[in-house]
Amino acid sequence: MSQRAFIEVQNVEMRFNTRKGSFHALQQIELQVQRGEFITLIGHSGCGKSTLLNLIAGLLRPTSGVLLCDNREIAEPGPERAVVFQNHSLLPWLSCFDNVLLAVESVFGARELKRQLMQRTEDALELVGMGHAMFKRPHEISGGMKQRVGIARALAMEPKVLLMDEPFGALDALTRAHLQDELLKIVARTRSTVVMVTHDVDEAVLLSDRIVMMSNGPAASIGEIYAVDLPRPRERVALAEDARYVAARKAVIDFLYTRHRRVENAA
Ligand SMILES: Nc1ncnc2c1ncn2[C@@H]1O[C@H](COP(=O)(O)OP(=O)(O)OP(=O)(O)O)[C@@H](O)[C@H]1O
Repeated sequence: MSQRAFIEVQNVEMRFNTRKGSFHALQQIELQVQRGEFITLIGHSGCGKSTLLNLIAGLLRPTSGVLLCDNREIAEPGPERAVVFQNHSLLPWLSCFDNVLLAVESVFGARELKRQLMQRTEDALELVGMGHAMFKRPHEISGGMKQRVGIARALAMEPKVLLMDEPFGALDALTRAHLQDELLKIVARTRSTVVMVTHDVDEAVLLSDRIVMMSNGPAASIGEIYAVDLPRPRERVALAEDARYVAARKAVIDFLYTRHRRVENAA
C-alpha cells in the first residue's frame, strides 16, 4: 500500500459566491505535507493563502477536491488542527489565563486533574513571555501581547497540526524574532506538523522545510515548492551568511518579484 502523507490536498478548487457572482479563488491545488514537516505558504496579497489554510483547518469546504489529515477527510475544525489567526481571537470577558485554560480543558480535561491543566496553561503562557500578565484581560494588553496569548493557546493544545495565519505579522521585529526562535524550539520538541502563512521571505526560509509559493489570483495555484536545504537546529545569526540560506532567499524573491510580480491594477 502506498504511504499517504499526513496532510493531503488533492485537486482542490475553491469558488466563493459573492454579490457579483462566483469568485474563483483557487484551482488545482495539490499538496502533500509529511508528519513533522514545517510548511510555509507565501504569495502576494489576495492569492489565496488564508483560503488554503482555512480549508486545511476545516473552516471552509472546497468547491471540489478532497483534503485529508491523518487519512481522515477534513470536514470540520478539530482540536488536532489548532489555528492561530492573523488577529487574536481571545474571549474578551476572560483573562489570558482563562482563555488558554479553556482550550487546554477542551483537549485534556477528561483525563487530567485541574492542577495539571493549570500547569499546562501557565507553562504555555510562560513560553511566549506572558507569564507576568496572565491574569489580565485582553483589553488590558497590547495587540502583540494578545497575539502571543493566541499562540500560547494553540501550543497548549499540543495539536498534531499547527495552522498559523501570519501569526507574527502584528508584532514588532524583536518580539517577532524571539517568537520565531521559540517556535523553532517548540516544534523541534513537539514534532508538530506546521502550515503557516507568511509574507516574510526571511521568516519562511528560517522556519520552513518547504516553502509553497503561490501564483497570483484569481484562480491561483501552487507555482513552485522550494525545499530549504538547511540543517536544524537553525540559528538566525549564523544562517545570515550561509550560502544555502542566501540561495533559498533568492529563489523565493525571484519567484515573487520577477516571475510572479503582482500587477497592481489587476482585478
Ligand atoms: N468569503 C469570501 N467570499 C468572497 N471572496 C473571498 C472570500 N474569502 C476570500 N475571498 C477572496 O479570495 C481571494 C483569496 O483571499 P485570501 O484571503 O485567501 O488571500 P491571501 O493570500 O490570504 O491574502 P492576504 O495575504 O492579503 O491575507 C481574494 O481575492 C479574496 O477577496
